[in-house]
Amino acid sequence: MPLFGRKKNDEALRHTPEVATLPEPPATGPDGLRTLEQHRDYLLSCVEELMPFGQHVLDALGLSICEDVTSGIDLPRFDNTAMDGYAVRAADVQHATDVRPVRLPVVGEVPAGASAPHRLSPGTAMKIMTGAPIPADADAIVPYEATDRGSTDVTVNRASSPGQHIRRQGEDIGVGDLLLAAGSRIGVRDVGLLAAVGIDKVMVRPRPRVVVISTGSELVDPGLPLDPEQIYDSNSYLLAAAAKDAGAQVFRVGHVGDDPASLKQLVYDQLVRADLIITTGGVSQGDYDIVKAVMPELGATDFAAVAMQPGKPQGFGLIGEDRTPIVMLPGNPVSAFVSFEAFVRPVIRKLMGVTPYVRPGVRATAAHAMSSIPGRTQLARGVVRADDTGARSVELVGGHGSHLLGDLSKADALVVLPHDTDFVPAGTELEVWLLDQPR
Ligand SMILES: Nc1nc2c(c(=O)[nH]1)N[C@H]1C(S)=C(S)[C@@H](COP(=O)(O)OP(=O)(O)OC[C@H]3O[C@@H](n4cnc5c(N)ncnc54)[C@H](O)[C@@H]3O)O[C@H]1N2
Ligand code: MOO
Repeated sequence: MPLFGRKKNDEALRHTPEVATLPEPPATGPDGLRTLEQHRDYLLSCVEELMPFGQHVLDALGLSICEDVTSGIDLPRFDNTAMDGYAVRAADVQHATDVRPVRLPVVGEVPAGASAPHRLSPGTAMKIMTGAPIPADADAIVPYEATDRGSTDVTVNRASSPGQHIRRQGEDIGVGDLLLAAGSRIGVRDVGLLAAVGIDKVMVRPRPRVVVISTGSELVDPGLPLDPEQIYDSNSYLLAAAAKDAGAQVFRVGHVGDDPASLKQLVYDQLVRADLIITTGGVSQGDYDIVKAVMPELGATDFAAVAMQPGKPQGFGLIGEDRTPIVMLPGNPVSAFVSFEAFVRPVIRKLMGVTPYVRPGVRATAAHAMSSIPGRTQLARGVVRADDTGARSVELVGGHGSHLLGDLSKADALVVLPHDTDFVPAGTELEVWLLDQPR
């Protein structure tokens, strides 16, 4: 199997460059279309998880760990005090009260980070600070608040029982305990735990380096003035944000005009830093749809019509010497976004080794009747609401047009209107993809 991404390992170096080929694409139906699921599974079958490497724990946040991590130490590491106060033998102060306080000589002091100067003899106390190790033969801590805070002698006016305010060695984590299982994703609290047991590096799959390029001579970067026939390049921003949100390290290259030689050179130049390239535009039937024309010169490509709306025209390829995956999305902004959710997010998750690759949808009831295009899976934009019982309902936002970026921004879900229907009555249970979930 090919190794994608950071492939400069021994195995990759032993390979002589080959002419890239793609696995057999899925068969199309009588309408010449393949289904969304077929196309997604095909792309997933063409990419592999990136090679793991040792990463500093803080940089590993959100990444998938490739080893079982066990603890080499106990937490707490040693018996220590939970309170500032005095280490005592509980028996010496078991009858102490306000009326009958107990007076003990203070025979030493243990700050955090130091150990007790000697064992604790009966009838004595040692000053001790939170986190400091318990002196040998002490078995309770009297907090300052139960004393007169004396320095040479201390008056204890509250009884203590054995073990009071002592945090026991290993009561949280023991040597050999499994902290993180291979395959899990490192969260904020995991970073703290790894640091607490002294682990500074872990083997993780890296963030894929994703290069985003938009195509079209009508495009202008935001912030610059527009000629009457020009529009702003929203797609490279939208897709760069989506890829970042999915966990990638993103290089937004911006836009290139409809000139085949410039596009080819630009994509070629980007291969050196890409685990995945995303382009938008130029995959349909137009006279200037150059992506479709140029990419086959750089590797093996597959251009397909997928039975979905929006997002029908789709392209995929393995290009350059390293057979870097490239996903070529349609140019309409909503089509580009929906295609990202359907195909690119799962690919990025696979490169990162984060499962499930395909985020599960949830169920919601149609709040009103919805029309749909038979023979195509429609991914309509919707807003989902949950009632007091947690039951979800969904209503559509705006129309079906794949240029309606304003409506996309108002939506918080994609509503799956099934392939085999042209009408969904109110009350029908539908699958929705929630867009603003923590990843
Ligand atoms: N004769 C046909 N025409 C079209 C078909 C078809 O089947 N037959 N399919 C339509 C569908 S569906 C889609 S989706 C688009 C896809 O076209 P392309 O991928 O070739 O995209 P472009 O033509 O370059 O652009 C389409 C549209 O989107 C705007 N656009 C493009 N890039 C950006 C960007 N970075 N930021 C903002 N907007 C962008 C572009 O100006 C066009 O309006 O093809 C249909 N046509
Ligand atoms: O497939 Mo296009 O993406 O319908 O607008």
